[in-house]
Amino acid sequence: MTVVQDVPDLATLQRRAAERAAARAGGADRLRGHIVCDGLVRIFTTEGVEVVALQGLDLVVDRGELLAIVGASGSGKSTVLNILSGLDTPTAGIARVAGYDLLTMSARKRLRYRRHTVGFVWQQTGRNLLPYLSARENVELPMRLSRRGRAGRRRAMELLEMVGVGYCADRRPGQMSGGEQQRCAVAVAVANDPEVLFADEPTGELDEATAAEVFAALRTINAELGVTVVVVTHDSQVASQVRRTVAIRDGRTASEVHRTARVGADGVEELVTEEYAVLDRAGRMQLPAGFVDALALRDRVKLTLEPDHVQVRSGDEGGTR
Ligand SMILES: Nc1ncnc2c1ncn2[C@@H]1O[C@H](COP(=O)(O)OP(=O)(O)OP(=O)(O)O)[C@@H](O)[C@H]1O
Repeated sequence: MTVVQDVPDLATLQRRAAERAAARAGGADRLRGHIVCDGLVRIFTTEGVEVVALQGLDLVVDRGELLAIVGASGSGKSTVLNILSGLDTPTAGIARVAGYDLLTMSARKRLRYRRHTVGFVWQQTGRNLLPYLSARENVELPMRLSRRGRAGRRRAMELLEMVGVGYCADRRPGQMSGGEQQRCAVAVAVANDPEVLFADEPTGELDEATAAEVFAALRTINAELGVTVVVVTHDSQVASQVRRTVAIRDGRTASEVHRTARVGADGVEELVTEEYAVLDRAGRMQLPAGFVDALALRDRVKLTLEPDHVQVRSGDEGGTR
């Protein structure tokens, strides 16, 4: 069964998320840099072979943002998420979430961080919920562990309603569809009121329509609770579901897509999509693959500094482009 809700548009949800996040943080001026990665490096060593999974990744996410990280398989998405959620430790660089320094924090602090500061939704539905508990009991469990008692029961129902699966409260995961289970998992992940919610391919096992419902649940949670949400996915179509999408290529931030609400000449509000390349501190950037292909750019390019922009031309002397 699918519950059709009267869902506010993306721009309204963005505004609401920013207001709630500002209320949580104690002022709009405290929204900046809830998550900061600067020159983040992660090198794995297996049997003497080194794999550089992240090679100087830069990323800033403001409090109350809903951000998607996209990239091909092996680009380093899960590695970033594992570091940010406190499951893995970076080799070098800066990684800070909600004031916690993820490189230097003690084991005790890490445990507290994982229990109270961040929530997590995994791709495999079976990993998010206990099969022998009902949806409501699953949401209640983390609150019971932090001794919330009756208030916890009420909040569990509120959260299930918020993500649109209130009608599943008494069902066990086996009696729910994959999409319903993932929406329930979102409710479980925010039960203890974390500051940040991380989701690793939360819609990886779902069809397009069901995936859109799970994204709607993430947007609602972001807007209503002011929680910062970071979703990792290989699905680049996700850009239409969120305000900002960051693309990772070879362990580095390659480009960003922003969707912003603007009032057009006719007075009607519209969402405008813009793509940006990311410039690192050394001035390096990656041209989007589509641009490189369109002009058959290779080996070296000719740069010309103009008063308000930089021109990039083929370095091929005989080339006319
Ligand atoms: N524990 C590990 N030991 C050795 N190499 C690893 C380890 N974890 C990841 N890697 C390597 O690091 C690189 C990035 O992996 P990561 O899992 O972060 O990519 P991903 O973008 O999440 O890919 P996918 O979408 O397939 O999950 C890959 O080359 C991978 O083989």
